[in-house]
Amino acid sequence: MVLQFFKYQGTGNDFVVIDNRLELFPKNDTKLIAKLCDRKFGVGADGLILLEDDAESDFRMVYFNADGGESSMCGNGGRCLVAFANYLGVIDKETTFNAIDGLHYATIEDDIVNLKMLNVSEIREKLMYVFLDTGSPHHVQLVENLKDLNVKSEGEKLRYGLYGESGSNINFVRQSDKDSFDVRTYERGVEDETLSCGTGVTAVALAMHKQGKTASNRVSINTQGGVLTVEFLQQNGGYTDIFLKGPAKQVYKGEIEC
Ligand SMILES: N[C@H](CCC[C@H](N)C(=O)O)C(=O)O
Repeated sequence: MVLQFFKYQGTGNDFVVIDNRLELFPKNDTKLIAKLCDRKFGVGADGLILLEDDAESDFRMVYFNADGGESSMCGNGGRCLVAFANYLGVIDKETTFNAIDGLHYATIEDDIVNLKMLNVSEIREKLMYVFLDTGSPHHVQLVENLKDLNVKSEGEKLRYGLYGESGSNINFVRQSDKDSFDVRTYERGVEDETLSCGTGVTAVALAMHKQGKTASNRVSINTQGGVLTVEFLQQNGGYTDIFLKGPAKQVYKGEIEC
């Protein structure tokens, strides 16, 4: 079968994106998805995203990590899929779409996508880190020397050591200004550092606000792949109206025999 695909990236978090409205893609073929994401034997990506029709919204997002397994919500992937839906003419400048964690509102202006994330009510503050779920599970930890940290090995230890087989994404953070933070993320399901993680960046912004590291409800996050902005409202201990904003770009399109 010849498969048409598009390559998108959102601040360096990159994805194979497929228009699956005809439902022809073999979603259960974990090996195929892992091969498509393989950076030597396939197209290469942190994940694979399907755009499908949806009865109650403009489209449905189905997300798979690079290991081929269907995963929880992907913030950068959601932003890229909004850009893809706009490119296909499925939407114009705003949309509501369905994902594994529910309905998401988003707007697109040129290459900038502003994605509404689901509300966060539970934030677990521990001595050395914060844990919360922003559509995917995230461990958030301030570190001294972020630049020289071996994110893969330190992230792996926590991902398996603290969180067992189901795991968590691991975010290492350094405060760079009163309303901005540098973040490096070890991503579950990629099992390596990625240049950016949208639900991770969202988790960092909320965790840093909860811990009183910033008083602003508009936080700028510097990732290895670019800058993302997170805005939110704090209401009775939880967070609502959470928006993840940043660039989402089509890199190329192609065909692959599979
Ligand atoms: N690897 C994550 C899903 C993708 C998250 C990330 N790519 C994002 O932008 O949110 C997990 O298994 O929880």
